[in-house]
Amino acid sequence: MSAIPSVDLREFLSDDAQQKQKFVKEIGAAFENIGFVALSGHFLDDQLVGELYAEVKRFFDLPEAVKAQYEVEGLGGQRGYTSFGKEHAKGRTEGDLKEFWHFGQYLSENPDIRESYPENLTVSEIPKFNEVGKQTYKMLEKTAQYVLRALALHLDLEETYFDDWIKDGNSILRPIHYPPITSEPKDAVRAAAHGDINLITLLMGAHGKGLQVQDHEGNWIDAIARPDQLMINVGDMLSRLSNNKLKSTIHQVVNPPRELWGSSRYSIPFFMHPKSHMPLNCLEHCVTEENPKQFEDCTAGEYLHERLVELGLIKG
Ligand SMILES: O=C(O)CCC(=O)C(=O)O
Ligand SMILES: [Fe+2]
Repeated sequence: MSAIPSVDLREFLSDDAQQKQKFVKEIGAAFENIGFVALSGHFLDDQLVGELYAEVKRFFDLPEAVKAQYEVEGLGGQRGYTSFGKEHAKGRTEGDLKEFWHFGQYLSENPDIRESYPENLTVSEIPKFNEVGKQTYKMLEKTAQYVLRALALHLDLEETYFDDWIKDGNSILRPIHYPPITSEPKDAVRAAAHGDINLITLLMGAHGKGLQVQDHEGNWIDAIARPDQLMINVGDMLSRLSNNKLKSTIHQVVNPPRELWGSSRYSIPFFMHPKSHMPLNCLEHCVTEENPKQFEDCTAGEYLHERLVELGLIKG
């Protein structure tokens, strides 16, 4: 039995008020406690997932010199390729043992948005990579919208509270490749302990061992999803907004045992961000005598900037 609870989004999408309420209660309890759930009944179908993994592998298999063309100075890793070892967790100097790609928001006709975000980079060697990345982005964004509707109800807000903030939001789809380990990594790990920056994260690929989540006693527990499930967790932005009622849990990706050093890990998180001007000020009704205000007021854009400096992706 996994310590991470499972929920099914179809309950929330059903016309049955009781089923819907059950989903809200279960995901709310999980996010107040361990901060993670495994979610089935989402909007990704098997065919798209299969195509995405095939394209992602094709991308990371490209020669280093080709991938390097998509690592653009000045973008702070926000679009395109980030090479092996570049990102490190907050407070660490060793880089994580990973390389990754970022798909960002698709610029609509809305002129405000066009100016807010850098354009996505297009990989000319593998056109289908760009196409399936976009389709996956849209399906995960839609899944996240419904999860946030459930969380809005749990937080005693209007069901659609987050809708306007996340429409054309600054979300990122990040295919990650953790390559085979070829020499003693000393202190470096695949992904050092961290909390995610954003509102919520929807993770594809947590099907084998590797991802671990820290419980309240400080124990590391394995977070493993079934093939039809996404692993979903609370990020620091939602923790701030809810004055830590919803928990952004520290997690890590550990190196495999030596006999498995030869295999790669591929995982694909979708980091759901709102528009940059969304205030992350603690909700008034989440501040009480027993739970005094824990965070300074700031906007999502200010908070993201601060965190990207800490990760070594942009200069302060
Ligand atoms: O690779 C994984 O399973 C998790 C990655 C992760 O936690 C992250 O990129 O924030
Ligand atoms: Fe993470």
